[in-house]
Amino acid sequence: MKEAGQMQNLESARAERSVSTQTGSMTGQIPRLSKVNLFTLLSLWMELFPAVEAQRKNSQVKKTGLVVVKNTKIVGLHCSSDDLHAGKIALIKHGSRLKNCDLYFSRKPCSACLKMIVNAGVNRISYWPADPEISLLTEASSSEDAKLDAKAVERLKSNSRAHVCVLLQPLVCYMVQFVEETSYKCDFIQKIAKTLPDANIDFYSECKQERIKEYEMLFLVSNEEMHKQILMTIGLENLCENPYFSNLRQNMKDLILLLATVASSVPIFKHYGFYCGNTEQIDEIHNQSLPQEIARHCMVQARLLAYRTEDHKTGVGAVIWAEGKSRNCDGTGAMYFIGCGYNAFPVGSEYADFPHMDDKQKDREIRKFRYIVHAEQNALTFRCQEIKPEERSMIFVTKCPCDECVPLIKGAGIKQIYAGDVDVGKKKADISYMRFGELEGVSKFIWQLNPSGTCALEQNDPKSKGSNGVLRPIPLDEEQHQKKKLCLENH
Ligand SMILES: O=c1ccn([C@H]2C[C@H](O)[C@@H](COP(=O)(O)OP(=O)(O)OP(=O)(O)O)O2)c(=O)[nH]1
Repeated sequence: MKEAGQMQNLESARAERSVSTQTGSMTGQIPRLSKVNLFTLLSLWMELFPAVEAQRKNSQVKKTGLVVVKNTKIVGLHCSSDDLHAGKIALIKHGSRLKNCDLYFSRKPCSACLKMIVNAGVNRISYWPADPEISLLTEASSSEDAKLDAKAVERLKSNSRAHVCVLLQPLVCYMVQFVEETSYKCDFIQKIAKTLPDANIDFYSECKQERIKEYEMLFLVSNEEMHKQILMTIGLENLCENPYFSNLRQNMKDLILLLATVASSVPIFKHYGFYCGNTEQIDEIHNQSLPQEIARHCMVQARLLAYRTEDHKTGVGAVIWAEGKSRNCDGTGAMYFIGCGYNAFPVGSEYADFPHMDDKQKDREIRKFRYIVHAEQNALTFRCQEIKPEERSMIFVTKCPCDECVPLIKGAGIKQIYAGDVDVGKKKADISYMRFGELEGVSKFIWQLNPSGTCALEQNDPKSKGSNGVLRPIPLDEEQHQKKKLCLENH
C-alpha cells in the first residue's frame, strides 16, 4: 500500500515538475536538500573517508567526520585520524579563523575538543544524535569515562556562548523518491547499464541495501531503549518523549537512506572506476591518479552537493581537493579540501529574478543559460584555499564540464578532472561540451570500465601506500593482466 502511495506521489511530482519546466511557473520546483541537512550528510560521509592508515580497533573513541562552515560556505571537510579527534584537527587547520564558524560533527564531540572550539569563538556546533565520539556503547569498563566526559561536555555546553545543538530538518516532500530516481539515472549507473547490457542491473539495489545496513549499524542505535539512554546521558532528555523521539528517529533514518542511495550511485562495481581514456597517456600519468576509493568518495560529495541545485532540471555538484607534499594530521591523509559548489543563480538573487527555461523554449531570452552559475564556477569562486601550482589539485564534477568551465579549470591550475562523459562533444543550443574531449595539459579521469587492465589499485595492500600514506597503483604483469581479463569475463 505504502509503495503504491509513494509511486503515485512520484508520478505527481514528475507531472508537476514537467508543467513547471514548460510554463516557468513558480510551483513544483524539484525537491531540494536544506543546507543544514547537506552539511549533516557531508559530516557523516566524512566519517567514512577511506582510511589511509590502520584504523583503530576496539577503541573507545569513534571516528568522526566534520564540516566547517563560514557564512554558509563550506571551508573545511575533515575526519578524525588515529592521533587526533575531528575537533582538534579543526583547531590545527583553522585556528582563530574558527571564530563565528558553524561546525557540523558526525558525533557529539568530546570535552577535550569542545573546550578548544568553544574557546575559539565558534558560533554553532551541531552534532548527530547517536553514539557520541567517546562511545557510550563500548564495554562497561570504559563507560565510566564516557559518562564523565558526557557530563563535562554538558557543563561546557551550558556555559558557552556557542549554540551547541542537534540540527536535523525533515526532508522536503518527495526528496527520497527524487534522490532514488536521479541516482539510478545518473551517469555512473547508466554507464554500467550501457556498457554491460548483460549485467544484472539489480546490482544497484543490492549495493544500496548493503550500504543501508552498513550505515544503519554505524549511525543509528537500533535498540530504541538504548538510544533513549544515550540521549539522556548526552543531555538530550527532552528528545526522549514522543512525538519528538519518533520524529528524531524518522529524520535520522531518512538521512541515512539518502546517504546510502547517493553513495551507491557511484558504485564499487567490478572494474569500473575513474580511468584515463587516453591509453597513450596512461603510463605517463596513471601513477599520478588517485586511488579509486578516494576518487569515489569525493565524487559522492559532489553528488550530494548537486541536490542543492537551483536548476529545475539538471543538478550539478563540484568539489576541489588537493594533495599536499606530505601527509597531514587530518584523517584525509595528504588530501585537503579547497572548495565546492553547485549550479545556482547569482548569490542573493530571488527566484523570479532570472529565467529558468531550458533550450526547448523557443524564446532564447527566457532561457536559464546566460544566468545560471555553474557548479565548477561556484567551487572556484568560493574556494577557501589557493590552488598551488606545485601540488596536485583535482576537481570532481558530477557532469562533464562544459565549454565555459573547461578553460576556467585549466586556467586555475587544476591538474586533474574526475567526471562522467555524458554530453561530451555535444553542441546544444546554448551550452556546448566540445572542449573537454580536446583538452590537453589537464588529466581527465572518466568513469568507465578499466580500459587497459595494465594497472590495478591493490588498495588493501599496505605495500601499495606511498610515503605520504596515499595509496599508489601497482602495475600488473602480463599474466596477472590475463587473469584480470578472465575474471572480468566470468562475472
Ligand atoms: O560544466 C557544467 C555544465 C553545466 N552545468 C549546469 C548549468 C545548467 O544549470 C545545467 C545545464 O545542463 P545541461 O547541459 O544538461 O542542459 P539542460 O537543458 O539542463 O538539460 P538537457 O540535457 O536536456 O539539455 O548544468 C554546470 O554546472 N557545469
